[in-house]
Amino acid sequence: MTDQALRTEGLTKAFGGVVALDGAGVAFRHGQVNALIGPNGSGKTTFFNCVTGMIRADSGRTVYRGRDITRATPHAVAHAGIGRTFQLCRVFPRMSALDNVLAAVRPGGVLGRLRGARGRAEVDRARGWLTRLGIEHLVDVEARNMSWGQQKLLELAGVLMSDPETVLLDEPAGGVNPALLDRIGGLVRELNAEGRTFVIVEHNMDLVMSISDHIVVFDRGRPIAEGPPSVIRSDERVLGAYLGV
Ligand SMILES: Nc1ncnc2c1ncn2[C@@H]1O[C@H](COP(=O)(O)OP(=O)(O)OP(=O)(O)O)[C@@H](O)[C@H]1O
Repeated sequence: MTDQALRTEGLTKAFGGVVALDGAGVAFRHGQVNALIGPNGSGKTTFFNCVTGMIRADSGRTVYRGRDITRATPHAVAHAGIGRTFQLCRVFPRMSALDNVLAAVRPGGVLGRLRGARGRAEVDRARGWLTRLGIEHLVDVEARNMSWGQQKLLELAGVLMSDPETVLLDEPAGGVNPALLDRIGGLVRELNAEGRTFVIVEHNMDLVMSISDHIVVFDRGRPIAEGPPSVIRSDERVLGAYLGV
């Protein structure tokens, strides 16, 4: 039995009249690949935004590894061990892959001084992640000249520089070609085997079903089902709400 990594209780967030999260209570276990799925607009990204302190929930609680992070800033959430990527991936388009990865750990440096300000060990670590993610050949290429999938891998390399214990991925497969998709799936499983917990928001059901240990299904701002892929595949509420059958 693995222990709890991330838990929310009664998380609620409305934007004007739109209730994005409606008392969402979710628990993700440490050491697992978790997926959060659901129809468009069901509150998945808002959930990530609340959990990571990017927006403040109207009510409810978020607990990470036993610690209340409900009101923590994004910086404090990252410091607590949670890293995240974004649906519309966030990289600096005019910076090289290496500088992007370095900037992810210490943002704010002037581009020209960036590399000079870093220790050799940090540069080696950045190169190491680029290699691990299979984009070392792009080390000096500006992000804007990379494919969408390569930019996603670059963003992930930046997130991994902080050595997060838990990684939230927002649509890692969105717009990515099938070859890179396989690599992303394989990487998630590898990084998980090394001890990292994942929570993945994803619409690509083949990927979700092949890499997840546990799936939570959202509908209208709250979970309607959860379980392993074998259970979720045949859950009637899921088929009705999400798969439209
Ligand atoms: N900043 C915002 N201002 C107003 N409404 C918002 C805002 N962010 C999200 N919403 C609304 O909240 C609801 C949930 O959106 P959210 O992006 O969390 O859903 P999602 O499940 O991530 O959707 P998708 O799968 O399409 O990314 C939607 O109705 C959306 O329009």
